[in-house]
Formats: sequence, C-alpha cells, structure tokens
Amino acid sequence: MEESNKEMLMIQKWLNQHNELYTSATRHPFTLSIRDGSVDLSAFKRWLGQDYIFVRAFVPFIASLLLKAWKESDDDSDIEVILGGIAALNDEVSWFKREASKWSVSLSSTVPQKANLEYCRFLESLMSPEVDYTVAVTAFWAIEAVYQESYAHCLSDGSKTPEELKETCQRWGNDGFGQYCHTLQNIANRRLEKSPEDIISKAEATLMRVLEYEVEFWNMSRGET
Ligand SMILES: Cc1ncc(CNC=O)c(N)n1
Repeated sequence: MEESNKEMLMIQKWLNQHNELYTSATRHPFTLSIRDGSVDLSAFKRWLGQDYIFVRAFVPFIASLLLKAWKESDDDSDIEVILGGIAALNDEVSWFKREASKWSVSLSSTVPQKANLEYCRFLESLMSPEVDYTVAVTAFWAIEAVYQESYAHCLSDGSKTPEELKETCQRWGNDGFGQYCHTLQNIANRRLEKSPEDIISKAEATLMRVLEYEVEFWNMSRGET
C-alpha cells in the first residue's frame, strides 16, 4: 500500500486526498445548472463580466510563469507549452469582448466583486520572483483544469446545455484544451518529483487555495453581494 502510494504521481494523489474540494470546484451548482439547462441567464452574464476581469489579470500571471520557466525549467518544451497558453489567452480576450456584446454585458462598467479581487490578488502574489516555478506551474495547471473539467461536463453525454451557451463550454471543454491541461499536469508532476519537501507542501497548499478561490468565483454568479 505504501509502496504503490509512493509511485503514484503527486497531482493524482492530491486530487484523491482533496476530492471533496476538487469536486466542489468542478461540479459547482452554476456549471451544473448550465449542464441541466436550468441556468439563470443573468447568472451567466454576471459570470461573463467577472471572468473578463479575471482573465485580464491572468495575462501577467502567465507572463510571470513564462519568465520563471525560462529561468528555472529543466525542459525547453515548457516554454512552448506556456507560450501556447498565452496565444490562446490572446484569442480569449477577443472572444470575451464579442460574447459580452452578444449578451449586452458592458465590460467597461463591470465592477470586480470581492471574490474576484481576492483571487486576482492571490494571482499577483504568485507572480513574485520568490515563488518557485514548481509552485506557480501547479497553480496554473489547477486554474486551467477547473475550467476544463467544469465545462467539458456541460458537453458530455446526457447534458442539456442551451444552444447559446455551447460555444462557451466548447472554449474550455474541447479536447484540445483537455490535452493542454494534461500536458500542464505532466509538467507539474515532473517538477514535483524532483522537488524538496518544502516546495511540495507549498505546491499542495497553493493547489487547495486555487480550488477554494474557484468555488468562490463560481459563487459570484448567484449575485448575492
Ligand atoms: C476564474 C477562472 N478560472 C480559470 C479560468 C480558465 N483560464 C483561462 O481562461 C478562467 N477563465 N477563469
């Protein structure tokens, strides 16, 4: 039992250990309501406006990750994977603007909510040069994986996702994005395997915080604050 646990890759082990938290982020009532077709469109619009603000803060985070990879990574292909993420984000910013206009959501007058500000502040803390590449890439994988899992579920067998929301779900739920997340997970696992205990525990704590922030982020769609 201990032997097989040792051989198990770190991320998979953590997802098993923190399965309840992971599930609360990837099977949130908001995305489940998209999947079953009962979604409140004003909740969707709230999410759209808030996520645009988040994505804008995500750009410098990935840029900082690229810098860490360039300085610290033992594998040149990491840079190419992260650069691909930056390219996708460039496209995503344009998509948000088009989608917002489609739904008559004014991005310039959207005010960031508390949960969003806190999540963006957390991202900013991870941009510090003090934060290890291994910790930052683990966070990056987790941030991407929550959206991939959540939105892929909205497209899987038996889903009743409304036609007008399918494009949103495709954006993060498509197979290519799934493959990309898998590559990020492999990078994180490779780094974690070579890391000392203190980095490993920082990465685990960071993963858990990302999942908590993601739950709070989905909660904003309820519009109670
Ligand atoms: C709050 C949040 N978490 C993850 C993502 C997915 N990454 C980039 O788009 C996102 N858009 N928003």
